[in-house]
Amino acid sequence: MRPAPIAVALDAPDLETAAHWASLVTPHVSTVKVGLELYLRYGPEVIASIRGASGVQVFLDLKLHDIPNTVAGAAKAVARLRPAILTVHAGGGPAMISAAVEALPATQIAAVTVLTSLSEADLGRIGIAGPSEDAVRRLAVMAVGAGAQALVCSPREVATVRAEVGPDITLITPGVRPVGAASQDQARVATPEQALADGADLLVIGRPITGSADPGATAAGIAAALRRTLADSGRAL
Ligand SMILES: O=c1ccn([C@@H]2O[C@H](COP(=O)(O)O)[C@@H](O)[C@H]2O)c(=O)[nH]1
Repeated sequence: MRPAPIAVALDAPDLETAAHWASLVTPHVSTVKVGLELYLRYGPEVIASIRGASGVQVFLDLKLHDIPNTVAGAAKAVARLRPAILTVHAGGGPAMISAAVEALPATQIAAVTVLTSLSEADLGRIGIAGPSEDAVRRLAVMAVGAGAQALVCSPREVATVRAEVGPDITLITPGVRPVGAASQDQARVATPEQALADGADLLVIGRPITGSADPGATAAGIAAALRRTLADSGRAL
């Protein structure tokens, strides 16, 4: 059975915990995600440790956001880590996104549109014209035009983005919460089943899995629910 299109966010305080989570979930999921917490604590070598503990593809979520020359240099600096996916902020603009894409040809560059933790009110406070769906759509179109092969958006906007960018762009959705799970600091959320049905290719799920009593069983349960969703719509993993 193929693993489910889930990237488990390994936002752990230490490498042992992250590697343990990775070993529990990777029979069931396609991807593990290393973000700022682990990367800044342990440096680039954390990628090899996690890859060794998991054997699945590694998503490096550094959300680069700087001038094009600096982002190109940073992207080249992580090339030896061979991440399957690397994030940059779409808000860095088209030249910055193109610089990352050119610097790292063997990695999918995913442009983060509007962070899933931002509410409609937050968007106004930081001066982004909303509603969030419009802002996400604008940033998505710009990022794809600049060469991004993947986009990060919330599951609330994924259907709109899919309609806008077509089938060939990988759509990645954090802000995923199974029924009954707390939103925590996420503002724009939906269930895994809804995200997949609306067109997401890869669901980022962290605390609902890693904070559960049995991360392996929780990941397996969400993977089974996604398989049912796909079967109901005549698709398969
Ligand atoms: O817009 C974004 C972009 C990235 N993230 C990252 O996804 C995970 C979500 O973790 P949960 O525990 O499931 O909330 C986390 O690593 C974020 O850095 C995001 O949430 N939103």
